[in-house]
Amino acid sequence: MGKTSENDVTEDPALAGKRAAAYRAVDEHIRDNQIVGIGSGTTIVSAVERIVERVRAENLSIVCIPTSFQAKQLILENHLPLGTLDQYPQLDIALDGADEVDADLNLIKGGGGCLTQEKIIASCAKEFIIIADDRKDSAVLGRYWNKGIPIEVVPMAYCPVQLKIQQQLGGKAVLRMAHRKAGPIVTDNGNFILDWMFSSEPTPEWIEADRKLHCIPGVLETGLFLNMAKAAYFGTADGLVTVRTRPSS
Ligand SMILES: O=C[C@H](O)[C@H](O)[C@H](O)COP(=O)(O)O
Repeated sequence: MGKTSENDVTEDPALAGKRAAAYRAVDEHIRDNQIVGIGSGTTIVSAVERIVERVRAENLSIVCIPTSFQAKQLILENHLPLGTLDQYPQLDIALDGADEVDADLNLIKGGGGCLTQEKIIASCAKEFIIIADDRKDSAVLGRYWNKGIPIEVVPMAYCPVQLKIQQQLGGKAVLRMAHRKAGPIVTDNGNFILDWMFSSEPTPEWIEADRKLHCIPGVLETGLFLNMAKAAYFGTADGLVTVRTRPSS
């Protein structure tokens, strides 16, 4: 069997849409001398691909700050300058994927187990820009992404956190298990992930739900990225891109 790559179109039918969105966002937002946050997941791979092309073609001088182990590897493998928040606590822009984006550009993130470092990096950036295929463009969170809200928890607290989420917010909080390991997945920060399968009727009031989740001891961060994104780029399989900006931005 031939070797397959993560960016092989036969492996990912949404790749064309992801790539179109990523390329357009990079072309419209990446400039010389920027400090750039590099998100995690499959879509960001296309963004890095385009950044590399532009850095070479235009001799751009940028520094990339990773949001995960994967992002750091991408930066290093592509010989882009790597930086840290210690050196650059303020970023010009953060580019990242999302699992779902609602009409107000609120996001669900963390489907791939990365969310805390992503949220920190996004919070340090002047502009937080989302790239995704158009399946993720949703009126209401939860219509497309039906695997719950990812929540990063300190391992020793996962059972009480599960219980408290269910008591205080309803639904079910499920410990995310690893595919090729006996046991739970472990985040880049050494924690577990609970996927909160919220009751969708009525849809939760997200700001209040996020506030309650953050008040539970043992919760490190949630995959609800509310009022953070400035714009979202959605690509179709035909390579068309729709751009949505947050009404207030
Ligand atoms: O945990 C993963 C991150 O939040 C990703 O940015 C998110 O899951 C979107 O990933 P993808 O670009 O692979 O759809």
